[in-house]
Amino acid sequence: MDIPKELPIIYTTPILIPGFILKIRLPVDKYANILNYVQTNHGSKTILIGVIPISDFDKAKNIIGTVGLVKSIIKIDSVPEDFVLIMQGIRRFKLDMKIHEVPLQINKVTIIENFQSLQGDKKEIQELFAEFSKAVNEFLTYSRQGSILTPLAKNSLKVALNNPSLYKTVDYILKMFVHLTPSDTYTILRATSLNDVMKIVTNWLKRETINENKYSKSEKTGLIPIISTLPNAINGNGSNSLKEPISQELNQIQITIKDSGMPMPIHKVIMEEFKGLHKMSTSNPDYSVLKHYISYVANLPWNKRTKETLDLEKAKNVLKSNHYGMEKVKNKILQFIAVKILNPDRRGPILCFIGPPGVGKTSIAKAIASSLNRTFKRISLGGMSHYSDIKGHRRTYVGAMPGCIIQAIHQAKTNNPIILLDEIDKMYKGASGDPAAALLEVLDPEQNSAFVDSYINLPFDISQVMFISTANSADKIPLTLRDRMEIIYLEGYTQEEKMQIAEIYLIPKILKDHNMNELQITICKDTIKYIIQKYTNESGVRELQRKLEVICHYIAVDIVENGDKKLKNYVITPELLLNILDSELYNVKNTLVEESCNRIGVAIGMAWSPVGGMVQVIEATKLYSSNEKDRLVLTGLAGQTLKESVLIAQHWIQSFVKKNEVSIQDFCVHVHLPTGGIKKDGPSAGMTIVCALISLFWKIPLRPMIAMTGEISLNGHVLPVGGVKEKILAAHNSNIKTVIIPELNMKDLKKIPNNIREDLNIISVKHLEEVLDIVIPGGLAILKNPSFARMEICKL
Ligand SMILES: Nc1ncnc2c1ncn2[C@@H]1O[C@H](COP(=O)(O)OP(=O)(O)OP(=O)(O)O)[C@@H](O)[C@H]1O
Repeated sequence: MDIPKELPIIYTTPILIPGFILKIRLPVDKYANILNYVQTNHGSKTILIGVIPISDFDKAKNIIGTVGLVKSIIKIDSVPEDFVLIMQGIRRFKLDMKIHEVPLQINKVTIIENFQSLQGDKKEIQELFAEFSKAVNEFLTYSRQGSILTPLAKNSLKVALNNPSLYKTVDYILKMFVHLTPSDTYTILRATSLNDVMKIVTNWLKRETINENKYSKSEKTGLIPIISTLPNAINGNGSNSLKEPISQELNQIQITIKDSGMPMPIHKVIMEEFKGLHKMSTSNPDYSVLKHYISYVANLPWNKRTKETLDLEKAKNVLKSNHYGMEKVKNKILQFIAVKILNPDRRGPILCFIGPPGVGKTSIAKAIASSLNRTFKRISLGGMSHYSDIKGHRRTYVGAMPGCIIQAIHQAKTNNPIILLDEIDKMYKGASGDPAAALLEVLDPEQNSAFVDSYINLPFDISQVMFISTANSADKIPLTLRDRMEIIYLEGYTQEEKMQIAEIYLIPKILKDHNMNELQITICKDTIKYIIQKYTNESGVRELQRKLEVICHYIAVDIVENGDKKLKNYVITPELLLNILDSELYNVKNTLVEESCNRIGVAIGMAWSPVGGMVQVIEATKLYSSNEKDRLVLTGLAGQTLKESVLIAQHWIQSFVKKNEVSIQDFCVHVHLPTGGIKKDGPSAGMTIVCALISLFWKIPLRPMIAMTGEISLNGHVLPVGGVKEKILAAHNSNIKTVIIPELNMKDLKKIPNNIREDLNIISVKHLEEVLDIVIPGGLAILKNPSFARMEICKL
């Protein structure tokens, strides 16, 4: 906006600030000419008036003001002696020579340029800004308890703190500090450099923090005064002096409180407790409880923060040197760092790693902490069933303790650690409240800047903590919690990946842990492969790691006994393994699969569980029983969905039989899923059940070494299922040659390494008839042949 060099001038008590709208009430008799001027020009042109706040009775000294744009004029009938101008502050100006006083005072004015930046050398600027930031931070923390700043102003202050360039204009600062006293505002209006403004605002913040403290002190009588006067007060020199001399123990607590950096209101509460403790007899049973409480609170890291390293290159290297693969997680962290560099104020996502055991969920979280140079704390949520496990117990309970979040922060000794919420899917709702509900509060960015633990019973800011959670299965995480987190699925490793992990990461780490080196032990590739195939049955690498450790333990005894630590190189071959490890463990699965070949009523399925993929044999047999309840028997710890799959399979077979007009013989069936001690559920066994039943009814063994997975519908359509990668890896491990999967799962094949895909014959299907055509020797035509005399079927 063009501002003329000459302006009508008014002197007012309220201070108009650039960027703000102000109502100025003026007496008609004194400002009749202004009223006339505004009324005449209102609506026809832009009316600008120089508004000078009166800070001194001597008008000549009042020379700085703000150019005001008249927005409207109000005359109130009930108060005819006054009128109101609504004005918007535009720019600061300095009053120059008076041109005339009648009918209006018109002066020449010089517009004051907005301050562009702080002045002085780098060190001076840094110090100024550091002092300012400290004052703002203290004020912000304090003002949470009933600030004189509006939430909007507080927010701007936070943003501005992290973005010094925003201080380019004095207008901006003035906009934020609308609650300055008139004299403060006027001082700022007259400042000649941004440095002055910052100094004034810094002092104002400090003063205001103290003032508010005094204000609440007068409300609550008997409180100990502010920190600086505390020692005097306690030692009997101050106005609130305690009569008794202070013991050394209490003196130490008092020092801890003083150094704790806790916000003022909390400090006051704790000092009140401290005063109570001081008065209490040490033989009082409550004495040690209260003393523990006060020390605990005083030792919390109220303002202790670890300096975070935001360095993309370093983070890349740390993550790479700790873990193989896991690209999704690594990229997420690099993105987080990049975003933080651009906007330090922005909070990162709450990550949740979901995957089978031993795939590196916990250890990658640790690596993330070291890549960011943050302290790492792990909370195991498995088995937690109380609200108070997370939020703590009220101090009134015997043996009360803070919840696990505050405990972790207390141990971390910093208020911005990375906290790993391990096994978030293993909490359950107990009789005394749902821990998931408490976690909701912890993970809610709106609430966690004032998290109240029941034991501490004071707000603690956990908004700087970075939470990462892990789970084996997404289904068990309550939806509301899941909604707060960004989920990253970690899949199981292939044999080749496991070998790489063992060679590059596990073996060097284990050797280092045992103070050995690669010259002493050589574990051949074949040996690693042998361990993976014969001694482990897992998606992750934990069991593999344990077996490798056992090898080291074995060699350690030899080294110590023979004292030839440096001389010998132990070469571990597969043959040697039989001496070191127990007999091979995992032949059972292959035996089951191999035995299922050429048996009537048996089909091989592929299943998924939170611990990974596996091959699941399904057996069906005829029951010669006249008892109605034996019409369908299902065993093997099958869940509801699995039971329904069996019914769907039966019904589809019945309609298939009817459609093809083949004869039916009535009998009952028993379907069993071996490894009966493990619970099984889910719809993906539908296809396998149909094949097992068809094999039973038609008395034809299925083609050997074919494994399958797929949900079925009543009209025989094959529907997609989950966990395809894990299932196929498990099938491959069990020497399966052909795998049948739903066509809609073909997209999952890109996750499977080429060598495995090449090893297997992977067939996609859309309908059960296609499946039967593959698994039945002779194909579907055999089943549809009405003269196929051996056919029998269960009457439903
Ligand atoms: N990709 C990988 N690269 C290197 N080491 C790995 C990798 N994945 C797992 N490990 C190692 O395997 C071991 C087990 O990993 P970790 O404890 O992190 O598994 P987890 O997924 O958290 O398991 P759980 O679900 O049982 O808690 C660790 O020693 C870890 O270093």
